[in-house]
Order: sequence, then structure tokens, then C-alpha cells
Amino acid sequence: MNHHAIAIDGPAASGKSTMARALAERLGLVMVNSGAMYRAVTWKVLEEKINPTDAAAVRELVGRIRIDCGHDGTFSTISIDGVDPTPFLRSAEVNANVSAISAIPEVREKLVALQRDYLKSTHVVMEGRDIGSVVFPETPFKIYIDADPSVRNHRRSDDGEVDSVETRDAADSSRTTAPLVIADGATVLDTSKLSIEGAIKAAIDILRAQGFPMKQSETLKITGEEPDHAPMMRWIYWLGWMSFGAAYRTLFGLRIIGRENIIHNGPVLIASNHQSFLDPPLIGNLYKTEMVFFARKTLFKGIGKWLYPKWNAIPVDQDRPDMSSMKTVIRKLKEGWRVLVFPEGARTLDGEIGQAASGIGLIAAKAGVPIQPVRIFGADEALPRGSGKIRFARITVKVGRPIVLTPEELKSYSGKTGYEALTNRIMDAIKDL
Ligand SMILES: Nc1ncnc2c1ncn2[C@@H]1O[C@H](COP(=O)(O)OP(=O)(O)O)[C@@H](O)[C@H]1O
Ligand SMILES: Nc1ccn([C@H]2C[C@H](O)[C@@H](COP(=O)(O)OP(=O)(O)O)O2)c(=O)n1
Repeated sequence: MNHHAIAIDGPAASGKSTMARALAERLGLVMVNSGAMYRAVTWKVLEEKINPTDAAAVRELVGRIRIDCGHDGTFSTISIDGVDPTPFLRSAEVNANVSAISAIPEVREKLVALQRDYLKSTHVVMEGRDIGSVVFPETPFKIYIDADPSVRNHRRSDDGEVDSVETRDAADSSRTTAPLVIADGATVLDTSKLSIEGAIKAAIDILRAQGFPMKQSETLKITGEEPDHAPMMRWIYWLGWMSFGAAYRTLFGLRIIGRENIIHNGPVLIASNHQSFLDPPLIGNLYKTEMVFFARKTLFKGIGKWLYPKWNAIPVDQDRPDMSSMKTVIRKLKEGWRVLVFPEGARTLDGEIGQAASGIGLIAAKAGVPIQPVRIFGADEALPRGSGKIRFARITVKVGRPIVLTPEELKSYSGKTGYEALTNRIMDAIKDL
């Protein structure tokens, strides 16, 4: 089978990774960050106390190290001599030396071969400096992303990184081997004045014009023009959504981090820590269409009996492990709904994340939909468990990158130990936020 490659090139902090990540998640391709490979070699050079400008010593190192490149279904992974260097790749030292290392032809030769290998097994969206010009010159799908230098500098410092964007651009564009150029056939996309979502929509238009095989349904999913499910909120849901949203913003200065990770369309299993009764509408407010929640059986009394079902709440028996509610979640997800589950079951007593009690791993494995890890901070102070009183504490919600399982992973997460392993993976993703 012929695999497709989407090539994304451009200067530092133009938005290449953000774009490649979004396209990978929404089109079901693997995102390969080729810059991370050059960064990983740079990290190894620094680790071994080799002078980065000593090309002969760097060549010798590159000849003897083992570089393993793979992916987790959506994102590329890398290890050098068995060590995953990811946590160290964006340090000031690596930023300062990566251009020198990536100008050495033997380094490029080794990494370009590894980059091309990806296409043997999967479709990719690969980002870097020479993907459209050198790595995959034959691909018809090429985007050159740009943004004004001042915008790019701001983006990088907003990320808290020490990085001299202009110096690196000058070096990357002027080197002899594979300099940064606008590749033949590439379409230039300037993101200076575009939002992230706007830039993604523009990229989709470019890819469509370049003939990338995209089903109409996929395009709609990607651009968010037409949600898969519940295209509009019913007035009663909207009333709750709007009132809770306004209250959260005014009372708790609600802050949301990681908005770009939110999956707006299609079925999603949202896994969040649980701090207070404020949590379900808090999560509901992240999304612009309706979703499904769970609520304690005992709340379905009086007006609750009428109102909660209208807010798509499903009764759950907290005192007993409830197989039927798990089955309901799986069914709702298979129908295309977005469903919120608190893996810990009960609210926290001390603000810490507790043990996962429910079968989130089983649900995730059986439903096979993207998992959105979310972590709430401060809701336990705003409405502590056991107290009926609201306090004016700041609430922050962090949305993590979706976990998208490959068919092989889905197969491996079966049986009790498989479900437990997946539960742990989801809980770790929440704790890491
Ligand atoms: N179109 C955009 N509008 C605003 N911010 C953006 C846009 N694209 C990317 N960003 C932000 O700019 C920063 C750098 O983007 P990134 O994708 O890491 O760039 P690159 O991979 O080109 O170095 C990130 O914080 C990202 O969220
Ligand atoms: N295909 C590539 C990718 C990156 N490089 C080099 C040049 C860049 O300055 C560094 C780091 O790339 P990376 O994409 O991580 O950098 P930014 O995130 O855009 O700042 O690696 C390269 O030479 N060729």
C-alpha cells in the first residue's frame, strides 16, 4: 500500500508542530516531529560533553549511537541508546546548539533515512525544515508555514522557552546542506494573524486543493463546520450551560489551559479527576454541543427527576459497582456522544487524585474512541466536599492531549490486566497535567 506524506516546513515557532499534531489527530495520521530527532542528537552530543562545533567528533558519535524511531499511533517517539530524551529536548542548551548539529551532512543523512522509513508502515504528517524539499520531494501535499518574526518570538517566550528564533532561522536557512526553503509545489500559509483553529482550517483547504484524499465527513469533522452529534443545544440544556458558564467565569475566574487539545466533534471519552459537585457543568462548558454526564441516583427526585434527564444525566448507583451504567457509557460513545466519566468515582477528600475505582480502562477499550484527559484544580476549595458553601477560589481546568489508541493497542488492552493497564495510562495522563 502506498502511504501518504504531508510535509510541513517553516521557520521556528511558526506553528508547525501545532498544525502537524492537529492534522494527525483529526485525519488519523502519525505526526513525526523531525526537529525532535535533530534535538535528540544534540542532547546526546551535549551529554557526552562533545564540542558541538567539532564536526569530526559529532560524526564519530553519530556513527556509533543507536537511534530508535517509532510512534504511539499518533505521535512519533525516539530513543537514543535506549534512553528517551524527550524531557530534555527543549532546553536552552539544546536550542542554542541544534542548528550547528543539524548542519552536519552525516547527521542529516542518518536522520533522513529514519524519517523516510516511517512511510513504509504508516501515513505521516511530518514537520521540519527540509521535509518537502529533501525527505519527501515527490509528495504533492506540502505546506510552508510562516509568521512574522515578532509574532514567532512572542509565541516562543509565551511558552517560557529561552530561544533565539532569528539566530536559528538564519543558520537553518543559510547552511549548505538542505537549508530551509519553500519547497517546489509547497503552498505558503502565513499564520501571523490566524488563530490556531483558523490556521487548521486554512491548511485543510490547501490540502484539499492539493488533492489530499479526504472524505467529506472527515473534512467536516476537522473544520468543526458540522458536529457529528446534537448539532444544536436544546434550550433547556443551553440554559444550564450558559448559566453555569457565566457563574464560573464571574465567581471563580475560570481559566482553561490546553484549549487546542479539545476534540470538538465525534465521540470522546472524557476522563477527569473529581473534586466537587461543580465539576460536571465545568467540563460541559468546555464544549459547544451537548454531552452525556452521570449523576447520583438519589438526585433524580422532585424537579431533578425532570431536569437531570434533560441535561443528559444518567443515574448511577454510587454504592455498588454498576455494570449497567458502564454498558450505557459504551453504548452512548458508540452512538457518537461525548461522555464524561470520573474514574475515581467519588469526589476527593483532600484535593489529591485518588485510586481509579471505576472501569474506565474497560470502557475505553470496549468503546475504542479518543480519550480526553482533563484535570480540574481549585474546585475542591470553591465547594469543599461536605460543605454546602461556595467560596471564591480560582478554578483552573487543564485539557490534555487526546489519547488515541491504535488497533494493535486496543487489542492488547483486553482482559483484567489489559483494562488495568489502560486505566493506569489514563490516570497517569490526568496526573501529568
Ligand atoms: N496560528 C497560531 N496562532 C496563535 N498561536 C499559535 C498558532 N500556531 C501555533 N501557535 C502557538 O505558538 C507556539 C509555537 O508553536 P509550535 O507549533 O510549537 O511551532 P513550531 O513547531 O513551528 O516551532 C505554541 O505555543 C503554539 O500554541
Ligand atoms: N527537518 C529538520 C527539522 C529540524 N531541523 C533543525 C533546525 C532547527 O533549528 C532544529 C530544531 O527544529 P524544531 O522543529 O524542533 O524547531 P522549532 O520547534 O521550530 O523551534 O532542528 C532541521 O535541520 N531539519
